[in-house]
Amino acid sequence: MIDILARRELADSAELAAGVCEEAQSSGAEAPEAACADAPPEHRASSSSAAAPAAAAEEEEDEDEEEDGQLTYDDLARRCLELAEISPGAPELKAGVEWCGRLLLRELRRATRKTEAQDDVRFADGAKLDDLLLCPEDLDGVARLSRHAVPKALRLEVHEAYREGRWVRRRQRRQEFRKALQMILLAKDALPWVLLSSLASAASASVGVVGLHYRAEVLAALQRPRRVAASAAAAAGASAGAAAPTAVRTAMMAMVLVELLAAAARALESQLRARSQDLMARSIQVRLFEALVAKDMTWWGGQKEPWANINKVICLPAQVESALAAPRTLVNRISTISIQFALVRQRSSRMLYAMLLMHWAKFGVNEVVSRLLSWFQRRSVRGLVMPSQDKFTWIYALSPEYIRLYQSFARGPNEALDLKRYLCGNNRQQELTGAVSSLAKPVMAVISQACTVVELNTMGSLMDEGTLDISQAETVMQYASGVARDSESTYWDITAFQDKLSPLARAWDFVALPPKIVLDRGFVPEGRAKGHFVFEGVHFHYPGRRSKILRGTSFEVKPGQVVGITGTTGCGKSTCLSLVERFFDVTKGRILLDGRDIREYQPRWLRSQIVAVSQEPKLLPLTIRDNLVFGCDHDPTLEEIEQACRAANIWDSLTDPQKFPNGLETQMTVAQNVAGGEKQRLCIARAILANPPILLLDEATSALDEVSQAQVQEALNKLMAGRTTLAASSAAARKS
Ligand SMILES: Nc1ncnc2c1ncn2[C@@H]1O[C@H](COP(=O)(O)OP(=O)(O)OP(=O)(O)O)[C@@H](O)[C@H]1O
Repeated sequence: MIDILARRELADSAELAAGVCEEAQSSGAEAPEAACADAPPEHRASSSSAAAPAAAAEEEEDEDEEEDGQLTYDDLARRCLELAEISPGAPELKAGVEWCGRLLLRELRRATRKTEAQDDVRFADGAKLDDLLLCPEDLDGVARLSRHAVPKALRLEVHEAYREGRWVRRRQRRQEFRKALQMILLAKDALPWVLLSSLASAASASVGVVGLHYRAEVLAALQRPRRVAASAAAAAGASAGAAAPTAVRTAMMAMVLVELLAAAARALESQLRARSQDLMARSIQVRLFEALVAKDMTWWGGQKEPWANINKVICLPAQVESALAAPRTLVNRISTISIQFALVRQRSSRMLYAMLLMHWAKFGVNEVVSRLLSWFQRRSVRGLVMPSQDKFTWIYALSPEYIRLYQSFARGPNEALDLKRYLCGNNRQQELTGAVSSLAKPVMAVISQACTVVELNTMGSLMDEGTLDISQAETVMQYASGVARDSESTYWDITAFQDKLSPLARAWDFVALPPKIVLDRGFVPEGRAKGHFVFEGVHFHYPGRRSKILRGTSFEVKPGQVVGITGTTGCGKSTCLSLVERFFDVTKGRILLDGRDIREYQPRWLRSQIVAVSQEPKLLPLTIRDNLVFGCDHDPTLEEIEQACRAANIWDSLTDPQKFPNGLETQMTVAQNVAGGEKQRLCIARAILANPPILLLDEATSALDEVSQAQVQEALNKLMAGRTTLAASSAAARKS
């Protein structure tokens, strides 16, 4: 028996008719209670008059929220540039350019505020702000091509917002070190190993450097007797075959000993390093995974590429390794530089300083040239309409999913043109930037050659003075350029250190930013929920959207009742069920369960009391058994599984070897031709095994043919027995 008793609550986009369908329980056949028939009048009142100022306040609050489908600076600038290409100076462009400025100002301010507040993961890494910080220059290009200037006051405001944004980003970069450190500190059990491996690394680097010194000593010892013998032979005319002095042997022994020690230290260090990295990466990976799994639906709704999150977890060990390697490399480099520095200074400090000066001068000039280059490149592509992939249709033309669509609409030639436009747009930018960089190459080559000439000249003048012979001069030059090269690499290492820490700092953002709905915080009652729901003047709109889905919806569901929510497509039926599970929180009003606001309960407990069966059966690519026991808090026996499957009318299908060759142990991916109705009944069996007191059915039978509907309905009837059930269905609305 379906009894539509609901009121109509107008939402922005559609209307929700919350039809309360009461059905006598399969055996009990109780009459519908009056309390269920209508909501208290005060709740209805609140949905109209009292809601108005609050709604206005909410709208104001959301004024700065990003809204899907809202016009962005990027879109408008693109449109203006397209128009400017066809008709430069068109009068419409004046307003277009001004609006570009306003949109950019709004987006810059919002991104700056959110990046600074660090409470929104979409902005926390600063990437969005970084993109926007490139736009003011771009805005000038739009204005130039459109032949209309941005109003002066607005330009000043954009400039101010740009400066503020840059300042926030600079400050945020400084905080990355702290965040990465906090992330590393999460892996407390790995820290002693990290300390040990760092000590071993420092020891191995020091021994390595000492080895360098002894190698130089051996060379010096080898050269000394030859020189002495050669001068003696020249003086006395005697043979130069003097016996190897003991100093050479001693130096050689010392060198071998030190090399052996260095090898042992390196072996120990690599073992300790592997262990410490393994432990640290694992703990951090697990923490990141836990944080991501616990994120709320608002956060997940903002994720454009879910696979990117899996990659974040998987790539973390490499990022930890790279971050931990950075200080170690730095220590090693500093030790090497010091010893080379000392060795060269012993021979010729002039050579050393000349090399250092030259190297750094070359480096400085290269830096200036490359900065100029990127400035020229930016200028050369300013105002270029860059193709963005989402504006083209050829992208999908070769995917098997859409190929029939493309062929049936004979889109081949159009898509070829589309691709040509895209390639032209892309090539234009590459041509311009390529032309600028090809100009810079000869400049760099001239600088490098000039430095080589000065180096050789210094070496020549040292030899002329008789300070060094050719082989000594060459060795000293090698060491000196080693010092210069290593000191430059150290500079780059220090600059790159920040980038190496960034992924860890980002991971910290994910871990540290608490979800809006914290899963394990709140009241946990003893025993199971009774299932008494009351919707009291519930208002709701999705985060980032302005259109209200629910406006003061009120109804009551007594324990054990079956209540149907009906209405047109998109009116908010599924949303009501999401609110019950607390995937989102109501924006106003409240939902009570057994007399308490559901926000007071621990969400983990609340969700353990509820099972939802939706229109689209959700089964994992695991075995049938694993899918069936997915929601159980204990390991059910085979008899229990069989009972649940029989109640869900799926047991006979499971024993069909054609479909499920290994019965319960069949992998879902291997099961052949499993119909939608069968999958739905597997979900029902899963719900029966989980045995929750509350059931949410979201169009559970609407995607099925009549035969399957009857089978699934029979299974549902058994599942609903004794449970409070909220069932969303637009079919009931259509029938009524
Ligand atoms: N996660 C979400 N974020 C933003 N908007 C959403 C989200 N989910 C649903 N909506 C929007 O909310 C409105 C109500 O959606 P809902 O799924 O609750 O409607 P419904 O009545 O269950 O429709 P149907 O009968 O088609 O399932 C729709 O306009 C939908 O586009």
